[in-house]
Amino acid sequence: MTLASIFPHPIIQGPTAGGFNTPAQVAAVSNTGALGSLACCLLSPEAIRAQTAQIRALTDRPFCLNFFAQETPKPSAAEVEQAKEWLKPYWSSFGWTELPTPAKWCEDFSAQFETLIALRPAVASFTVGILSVQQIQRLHDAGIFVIGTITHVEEAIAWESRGADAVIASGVESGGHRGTFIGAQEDAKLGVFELLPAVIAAVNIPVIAAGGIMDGADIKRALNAGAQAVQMGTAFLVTDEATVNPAYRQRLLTAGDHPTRLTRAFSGRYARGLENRFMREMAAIERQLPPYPVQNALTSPIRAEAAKRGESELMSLWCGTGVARARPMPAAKLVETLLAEISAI
Ligand SMILES: Cc1cc2nc3c(=O)[nH]c(=O)nc-3n(C[C@H](O)[C@H](O)[C@H](O)COP(=O)(O)O)c2cc1C
Repeated sequence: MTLASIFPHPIIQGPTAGGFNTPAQVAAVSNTGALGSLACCLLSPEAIRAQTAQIRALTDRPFCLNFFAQETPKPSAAEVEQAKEWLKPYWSSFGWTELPTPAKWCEDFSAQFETLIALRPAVASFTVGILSVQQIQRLHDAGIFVIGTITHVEEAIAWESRGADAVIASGVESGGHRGTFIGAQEDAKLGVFELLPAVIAAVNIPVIAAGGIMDGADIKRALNAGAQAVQMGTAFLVTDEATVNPAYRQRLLTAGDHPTRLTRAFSGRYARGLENRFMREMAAIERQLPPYPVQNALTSPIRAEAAKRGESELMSLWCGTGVARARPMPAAKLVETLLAEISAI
């Protein structure tokens, strides 16, 4: 099955976890003939069902549900205590006497997976891990088109050999978490226009380009390089339907030449965002922090409080290297603008 037979316009609105990516945004994008995707990694099965129902009330076009294909970790008590101690300067600056420890580190992926099968969206995409042959077969039996996210060639071959229908080649420019699941995250450094030809040469399934793609010229370049579509996260993060905290949105819209950087400090997995004080101060110890999602869950109350106070220096300001070119407008208008730019070239 080709991507164009599912969604005619070669544009995927990238899933953006953290509550930014709304059912209204997904439906608005899918209604244009591009593909909207909903980030489900932080959602309970009930929330996934509720948000999918909201999308279905707004569109009858195909859309994508997206997940972190992850194991639930079991950190030791000592590891958690050490991590809380490292974070003490931040939580104690709010006047707190203790950093709240969450009831669970993350949503259970196997429960999310069963919910996905029952909901049968046209498309499902995955990152930070890989599914088994049996899981991919179950998705196919449910009529779901399966897309894996990769950061280097070996991962693309792994997804293809297990039966995936397409891969997203995520260049180092990409905002948010690196999807690396084979080898060290630090080693997956290729930019999208280096990664793309290498992946296209290695697999026989459609390849979708992601990372720093912000306008029609970028899309055209990716299509000319052999991509069948692009996935854009940062560009859609500033659309009207995304629910981004005002302080974060302000930083995105005034990013200018402020650098983005990959950091483990917020979540325990490398992710790209605008550099700020928290990243700088934690840089020296970031390799010692517990892995995702433990560190992510521990910093979550700090980031939520910082967001409440509008303190963007302590918030995770996830975005890709193209952030200075992000244009605020309704999501459907962005798709229309991108299509006009592509056809004007
Ligand atoms: C705030 C934010 C959250 C993201 N969350 C997810 C996610 O939950 N799942 C996923 O597969 N990709 C996620 N991504 C990656 C995007 O879907 C997309 O692949 C990436 O943003 C493309 O690079 P760009 O930011 O340069 O456009 C996220 C990106 C950002 C900026």
